[in-house]
Amino acid sequence: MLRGPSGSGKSTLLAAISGVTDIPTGAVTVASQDIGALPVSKRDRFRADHMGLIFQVFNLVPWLSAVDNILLPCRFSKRRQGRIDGTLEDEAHRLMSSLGLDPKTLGHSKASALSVGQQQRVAAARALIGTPEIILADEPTSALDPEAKETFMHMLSQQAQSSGAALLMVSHDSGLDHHFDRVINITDLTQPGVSA
Ligand SMILES: Nc1ncnc2c1ncn2[C@@H]1O[C@H](COP(=O)(O)OP(=O)(O)OP(=O)(O)O)[C@@H](O)[C@H]1O
Repeated sequence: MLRGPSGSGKSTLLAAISGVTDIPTGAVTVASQDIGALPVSKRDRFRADHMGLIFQVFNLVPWLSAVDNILLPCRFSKRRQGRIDGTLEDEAHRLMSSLGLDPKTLGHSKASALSVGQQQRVAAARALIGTPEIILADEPTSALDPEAKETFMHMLSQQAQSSGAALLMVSHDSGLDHHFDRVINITDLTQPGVSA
């Protein structure tokens, strides 16, 4: 869990880790790969292969169904597609069920017809599909009520754990600390001699 005051650079750090933002100095290494050393197209491929992303808003393609949204990473990454046993649709359904969504009633619903809580769970399933090594989540619970937050975090952390993914999440909410092995304040990272 990554914490820090507003404007302290948390989202920017996630963008640097995912390779969306270039950093002028230093290096970001993810799964033994120096992200900055890759040309942009290879960086996009690396992100699709190894990272699942969940954002606060604008998570889903509104006109696609829940299942088609979940399967998007498999279109961009043969590696993630290849890590799925059985059919892609079955795996999307399995993830929906384990995140508390009924695939029979909601699988074909357009993303825009789902509630915010349902959309966040579809976004989590999309991040998890094909077992990427790292899940990056930027304030994914900010639009949820306290009970929905707790349920969402419980399911997300359980699924990340069972797929062997590392979960790095930005949140202001100290009530979610117990879901994480480590809580890091970004302001501590800027102190000399501190590493994460
Ligand atoms: N290492 C850095 N050096 C210089 N500027 C930075 C650095 N990191 C972030 N910034 C700038 O600081 C501003 C705020 O950064 P960012 O949005 O990442 O903060 P945040 O902690 O996610 O804020 P919030 O909690 O309000 O979403 C941005 O304009 C960003 O470009």
